[in-house]
Parts: sequence; C-alpha cells; structure tokens
Amino acid sequence: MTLQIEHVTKKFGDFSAVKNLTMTVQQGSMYGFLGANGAGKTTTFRMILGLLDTTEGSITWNGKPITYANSSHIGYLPEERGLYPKMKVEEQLVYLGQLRGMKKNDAKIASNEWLARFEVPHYAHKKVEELSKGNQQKIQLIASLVHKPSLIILDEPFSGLDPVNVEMLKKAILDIQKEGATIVFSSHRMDHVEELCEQLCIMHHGETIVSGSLREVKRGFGRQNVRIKADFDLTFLGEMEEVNSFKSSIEGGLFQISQERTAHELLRTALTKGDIRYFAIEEPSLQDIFIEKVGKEHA
Ligand SMILES: Nc1ncnc2c1ncn2[C@@H]1O[C@H](COP(=O)(O)OP(=O)(O)OP(=O)(O)O)[C@@H](O)[C@H]1O
Repeated sequence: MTLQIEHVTKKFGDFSAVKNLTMTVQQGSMYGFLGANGAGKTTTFRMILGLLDTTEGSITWNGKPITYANSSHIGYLPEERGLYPKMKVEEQLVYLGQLRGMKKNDAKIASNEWLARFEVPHYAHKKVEELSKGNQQKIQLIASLVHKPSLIILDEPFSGLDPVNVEMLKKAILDIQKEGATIVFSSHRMDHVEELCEQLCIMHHGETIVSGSLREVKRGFGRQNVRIKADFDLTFLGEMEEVNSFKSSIEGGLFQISQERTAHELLRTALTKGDIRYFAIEEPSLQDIFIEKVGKEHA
C-alpha cells in the first residue's frame, strides 16, 4: 500500500499552486512535507484526499484514488481546525469515530484511550470551547486517529503546541507508525522533519526543491560542515581555497566544504598551529540545504 503522486499540477486560474509533483510514500513510513507559507502543502493534501481535483497528474493510495468509499482508512488533521465548540469532547470523538465506521462502544473505548495517552482524560466531559487552543488541537488530532486509519495526513500538527506537548505528539506519531500506519505531515520546522522522517519533500512556490530519503537528500547536497574548537584564531583555515565558507565563533569555527579530504587537510593544518579541543565532520542540516536552495529570507 503506497501513496503514489505522479506529475501532479494544481492550477487556480493561471496560478500554479503545485507544479509537477512526483513522490512515493511507502507503507509504514513517515513522510515530511516542508515549505514556507504558500508553498503548496495544504493544496497537495487536499488533492491527496480528493477534496480538490488535480489539474494534471494522478494520486493513488493502494492503487486507487482516495474517495468517500475508502476514506474510513484515512485520518486527516486539516489546517483549519473544525470541532463543534458546544459539544462535549468524548461525545464528539465518538460521533466522529462512528462517522468513520466505528461501533459506538469501540469509539468510546478508543477515544478514552487516546485522551489518557495525551494526558487529558479529565476533559472527556467538558465542552470543546472550554479547552485551551493547544488542548483543542490535541482533541482534533485524536479525532483524526481514533478510527485507526492506515494513512494519516496531518497538516501542521505541531503548530500551537507547547514544547511538552510537541514531544508528546512526536512520541504518539512514532508509536502509531510502529503499529504500521503511514504518516504524512507538513511543517515549516525543519528540525521536526529531520528528527522524525526518513523521507521528505521540500516545496517552494509549488516547486519541489528536493525530495527523497533524508540520507539521499543530505548526501546529494554534496556539502559537509566541519566544526573545530581550538584556543587560537582559525581564520587562516577559513581562507583555504577548498573551504566554501567559514563562520567564526568564540570557541572556534564552522567550515563548509565539498570534499571529505578537505576535512582531513583542515585538521592537519590546524594541528600545526596548536592543540585542537574538538573536531567533527557534520552532515548538512535541512536548514542548510533549504537556505542554499531557496535563500535565507524564506527560512
Ligand atoms: N482555492 C484557492 N484559490 C486560489 N489560490 C489558492 C487556493 N488555495 C490555495 N491557493 C494558493 O495556492 C498557494 C499554495 O497554498 P497552500 O495553502 O497549499 O500553501 P501551504 O504550503 O499549505 O501554506 P501554509 O504553510 O501557509 O499553510 C498559495 O499561494 C495560495 O494562495
């Protein structure tokens, strides 16, 4: 069961919100969609779910388009949250579970398990409007998971959550993935995607900037960082021809290089000047890649 997006373009009039997007999400994987505001993430999700038609290209889950008929296997956290403010939490979750084909009692058990998992069991009989924004967000998230979907699409699931709740949510989605679900989520936070996803796509103005496995994307970037800490000024190393860029810091400096042998050269040369307290070759971060490909102003 893979999610297959092939040469998908979405136009609103003359404006292309998504341009020729191709990607494959393997069953059981966690896929991250990165991009600044307006990149085309929500539009892509709406097309995956069949809420919007594609202008060109095709999207299939398990070989078929997602329609109302198979939507009970799908969980969706929409960008614009929409719970019934006057309805009580448990009642609402049970109702939404039933809409997706669950028996009332199963929906009740699952809802309460999730409320406990997110440490809000005491909200079961409160009205949604009585909850804080972050806690409403948890309830909405539970609403997208309660029926045990096999494909879960989460639009900005971390927005509006405090750091403790972000960690709780990360743990929950990793657990669900371990249980076999396929998860696709969007974020404009590179670190969340870097931490959770083995596969990712960075979008910008509807274009796919990079996509593939985290490892491929990092290796394909062809640059590495070398961090050196020393008690002497490292500027002379930054001036070496093989170094692409150098950022000095109080403790030493960070060098961006294109070839691994430059790292060894840097170390050898640094050692001729004095003792080195720290030396490491670091992979580029997604932030480095994004800035290089898209520009600082969008990061
Ligand atoms: N129904 C629509 N009609 C016209 N333009 C639209 C429509 N929906 C989206 N767009 C445009 O398509 C582009 C992509 O929007 P989209 O909501 O997919 O971005 P996003 O990556 O989800 O951004 P954000 O992080 O702000 O949610 C934007 O320029 C948006 O204005």
